[in-house]
Amino acid sequence: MRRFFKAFVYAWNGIVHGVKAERNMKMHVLAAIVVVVAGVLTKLSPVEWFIVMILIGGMFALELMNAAIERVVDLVTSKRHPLAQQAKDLAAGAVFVFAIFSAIIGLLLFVPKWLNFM
Ligand SMILES: Nc1ncnc2c1ncn2[C@@H]1O[C@H](COP(=O)(O)OP(=O)(O)OP(=O)(O)O)[C@@H](O)[C@H]1O
Repeated sequence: MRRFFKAFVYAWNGIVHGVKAERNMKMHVLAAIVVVVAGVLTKLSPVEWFIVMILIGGMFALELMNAAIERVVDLVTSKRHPLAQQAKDLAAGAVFVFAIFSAIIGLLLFVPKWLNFM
């Protein structure tokens, strides 16, 4: 049981470190706050909130994984290597793909509601 709780502490430390050390994570926190405020003002339905939560959670999780991959690559080599470049660029690409689709889904969720308000 102690090991189980320790795992939570390590995971929490990882999240705190990620938010403190990664500029992109700070941007995601800011974006998440803006989206949640917009969601409250737009009166999203429960299903729409589930979608927003999956997108915000997925974005945070992917960004943390990207930061982890960057650190492992830097640990393995401080020299320039095509595989190091590919590993970092692939991880960054994964974040970018999720961000693009999140933005599209966000627009599809919010814009029709805002147009209805007008
Ligand atoms: N060891 C390396 N060998 C070859 N190319 C690398 C190496 N390290 C980084 N790069 C290239 O430089 C880019 C920037 O790397 P960097 O380590 O600064 O990460 P980053 O994506 O800028 O993340 P952050 O801004 O969070 O530090 C990588 O995406 C990769 O293309």
